[in-house]
Amino acid sequence: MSPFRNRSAGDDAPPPDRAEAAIAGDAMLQVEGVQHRYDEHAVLHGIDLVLRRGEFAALIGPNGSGKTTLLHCLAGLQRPSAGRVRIGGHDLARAPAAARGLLGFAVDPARLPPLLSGRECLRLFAGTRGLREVPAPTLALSELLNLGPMLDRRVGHYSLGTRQKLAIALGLLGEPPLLVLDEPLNGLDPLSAYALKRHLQDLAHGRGTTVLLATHSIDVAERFIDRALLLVDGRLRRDWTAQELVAIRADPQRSLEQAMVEALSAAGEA
Ligand SMILES: Nc1ncnc2c1ncn2[C@@H]1O[C@H](COP(=O)(O)OP(=O)(O)OP(=O)(O)O)[C@@H](O)[C@H]1O
Repeated sequence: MSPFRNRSAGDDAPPPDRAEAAIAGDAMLQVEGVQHRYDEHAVLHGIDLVLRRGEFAALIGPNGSGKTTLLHCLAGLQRPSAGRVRIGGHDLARAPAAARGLLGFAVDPARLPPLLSGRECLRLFAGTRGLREVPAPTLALSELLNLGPMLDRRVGHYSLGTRQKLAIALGLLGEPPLLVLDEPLNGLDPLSAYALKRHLQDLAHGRGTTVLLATHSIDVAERFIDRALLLVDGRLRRDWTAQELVAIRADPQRSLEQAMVEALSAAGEA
């Protein structure tokens, strides 16, 4: 059973006013005015974003635009220089345990412990989620990604793609209602990548999981998601809604890739 089922959103958050409550009702992620700087280098310049339950969104943008930094701010790995992040109504700065308890974040595969086996990592992580065993959906996902045969080997002997699969299985363990994934398709073979894309889509549309995925894979953005967010130089420059994406997909003369290039050149001229 998921550890998240019986949590009520916002139980430690200040009482919201009516307008806020209307948004908070199905808002899983709320980002308000988030800024971030590394020393003197300002990277995020005031990000505002709401993701609702069941939305599958891609964060796209040029190298160095701040995607990873933003995801780290959402996961609590970086503290924003300004602004606020709320997950399921819980303020990440004021109620970090409650907020992060609703979040699944796939760690950098390079940071996985090399001396443990994949199964030991899954067991350890299940423990941190308050689970006595590795949940059946996690083992099913491992099989889907063809990770199962590798689970009893040491992580230090894994290929890059196999580490990536383990990081994803760990991030999704316990069926958290919000998933934040940074380039999860990196290093995955085509069959595993397709299986993961379908799996994320099923989680979003079948279980109401909110998924935010940073990617350079225009294929994901073109075919699988409900929303595309374009980050350029630390600012969200374009937000394509589900309706806009449906219209782009239906028109053989248009593509998200072309729309992205146009938005990038408009941002360059602004
Ligand atoms: N730890 C750090 N210290 C200083 N500067 C950093 C650090 N991490 C990232 N940066 C800088 O912040 C900016 C944004 O980097 P970030 O990794 O967030 O971009 P990105 O959009 O994820 O890039 P990519 O698509 O190449 O992965 C870059 O200019 C980068 O050099």
